[in-house]
Amino acid sequence: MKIIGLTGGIASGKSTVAKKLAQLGAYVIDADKVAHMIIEPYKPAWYDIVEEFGEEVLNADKTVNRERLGKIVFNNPDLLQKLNNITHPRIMEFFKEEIQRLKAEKSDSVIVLEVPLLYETHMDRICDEVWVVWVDYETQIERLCRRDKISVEDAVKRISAQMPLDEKARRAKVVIDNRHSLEETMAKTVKYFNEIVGDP
Ligand SMILES: CC(C)(COP(=O)(O)OP(=O)(O)OC[C@H]1O[C@@H](n2cnc3c(N)ncnc32)[C@H](O)[C@@H]1O)[C@@H](O)C(=O)NCCC(=O)NCCS
Ligand SMILES: Nc1ncnc2c1ncn2[C@@H]1O[C@H](COP(=O)(O)OP(=O)(O)OP(=O)(O)O)[C@@H](O)[C@H]1O
Repeated sequence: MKIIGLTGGIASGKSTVAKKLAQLGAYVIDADKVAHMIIEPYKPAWYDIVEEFGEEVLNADKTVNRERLGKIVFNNPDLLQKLNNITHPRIMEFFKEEIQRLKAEKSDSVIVLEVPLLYETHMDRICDEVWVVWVDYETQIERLCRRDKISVEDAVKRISAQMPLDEKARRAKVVIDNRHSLEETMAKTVKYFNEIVGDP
């Protein structure tokens, strides 16, 4: 069983690469989905969020209004830290349990941990190797604004909440340059996947 940590910057293309890796047979665990799951109504992190941020961050059905919470935390580093303190230990716990479960099953698949904050949360330490999906700053801003329909100013704030993407690329074993066409990125992904599968 090999564990790849797949990271990058916001909107650099992690999910795009992860989707391809899943098609190739990898078992992908997406930290964003885990983060959404652990804050479902009446779970421990949900109570902590309501206590810290108040009922104003809830929708009528009691789910967390992530858009509203995002606006609050990405405009205030102290509040972002508070949200991280609530969510990160629980996300980490989920990942560790999943990995234990897969190890016990003696799964021989490649496990991909898709984690935007892999280095920031030191989850790289539980990976056999780290892949970074990289784009230049201008492309990142442009794709983020287009995908999330946000202003350049908000995109800059979100990008600034993470370790610089160039620094992540410097630390990684594999860097997938996603500046060009999807076809090129898919071809690179297949190449690196075949290398890791062929590698005993
Ligand atoms: C702030 C929240 C409510 C915004 O929700 P929303 O649905 O709008 O965004 P989503 O969760 O899909 O995240 C989109 C991207 O934002 C970036 N991002 C998310 N959380 C953080 C964070 N704490 N710090 C820096 N960047 C972040 C990531 O690149 C992520 O891929 C949500 O992201 C959240 O609960 N974040 C805290 C948990 C976390 O750190 N998640 C990232 C996985 S480790
Ligand atoms: N090579 C590419 N060419 C053009 N558009 C792309 C390319 N790769 C990804 N995109 C688009 O850029 C946006 C960001 O990609 P994606 O959602 O995969 O990023 P991400 O790193 O998973 O983001 P997040 O950190 O927010 O989860 C998406 O709208 C996606 O369709």
